[in-house]
Amino acid sequence: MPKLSVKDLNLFYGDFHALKEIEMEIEENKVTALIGPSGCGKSTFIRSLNRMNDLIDGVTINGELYLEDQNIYAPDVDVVSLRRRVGMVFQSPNPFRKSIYENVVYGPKRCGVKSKSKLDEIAEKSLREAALWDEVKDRLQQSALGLSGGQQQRLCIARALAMEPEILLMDEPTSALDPIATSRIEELIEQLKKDYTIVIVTHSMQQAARISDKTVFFLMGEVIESGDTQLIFTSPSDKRTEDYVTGRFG
Ligand SMILES: Nc1ncnc2c1ncn2[C@@H]1O[C@H](COP(=O)(O)OP(=O)(O)OP(=O)(O)O)[C@@H](O)[C@H]1O
Repeated sequence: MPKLSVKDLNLFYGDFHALKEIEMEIEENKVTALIGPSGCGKSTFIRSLNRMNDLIDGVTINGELYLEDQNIYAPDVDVVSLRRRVGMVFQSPNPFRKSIYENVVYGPKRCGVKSKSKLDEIAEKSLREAALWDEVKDRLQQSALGLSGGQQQRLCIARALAMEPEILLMDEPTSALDPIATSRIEELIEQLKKDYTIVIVTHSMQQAARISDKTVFFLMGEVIESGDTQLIFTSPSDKRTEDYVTGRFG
């Protein structure tokens, strides 16, 4: 069974039809890259996977989106527990103005974890998983804002992992980072997919080709083509996909 299945999903901002009849299956423990030119709906789509668009005024969504066998747009769904299962990391690192430690344990604390030893355990496990532990273990009580951009982004990944999600959504997680910090995040994504299902929006064709198993090409709110990354990049079946991945687009 796919981890996520999207069936005839449509999204409108007011009258503007931003996502059109999207059909997609996202496999467990794989990295799925969403690519396409600016404004084609990638961010809108990734936000719809944990109902972040619910927070925007004037949005109408119809269709079905299953997380395993649960339609996450069904009326009785608890959005807070959905977002616990489907975590998110944003484009620019956005740690809280708190210590490194407090950033990581923020979510678990809000969910009622009180035991100091349990919180310590969550902090260490999450920072290790985010490949940040060795760099910060001696300064957990220092401000997160003193970290480099790349470290801050790994901290945001640790903060998301602390909630033990099943799926990690990443909207252009390296666009604000230099090449070295970018490659560390890419290596991390490679490791994380053993335990998590990852969906990533990227503007970089090279990044999509390097790190993803599956690629979905969006254009003007539609999915034009999706499949194995290797295939999408070497022998796409749609001319528009070919133009985009070879850089001839627009
Ligand atoms: N809050 C909003 N209200 C109205 N229109 C919006 C809103 N957010 C996005 N849009 C529109 O929806 C379309 C898709 O935007 P979206 O940000 O999803 O595209 P994108 O592919 O992620 O673009 P980029 O690569 O530039 O981030 C665009 O035409 C955008 O202007």
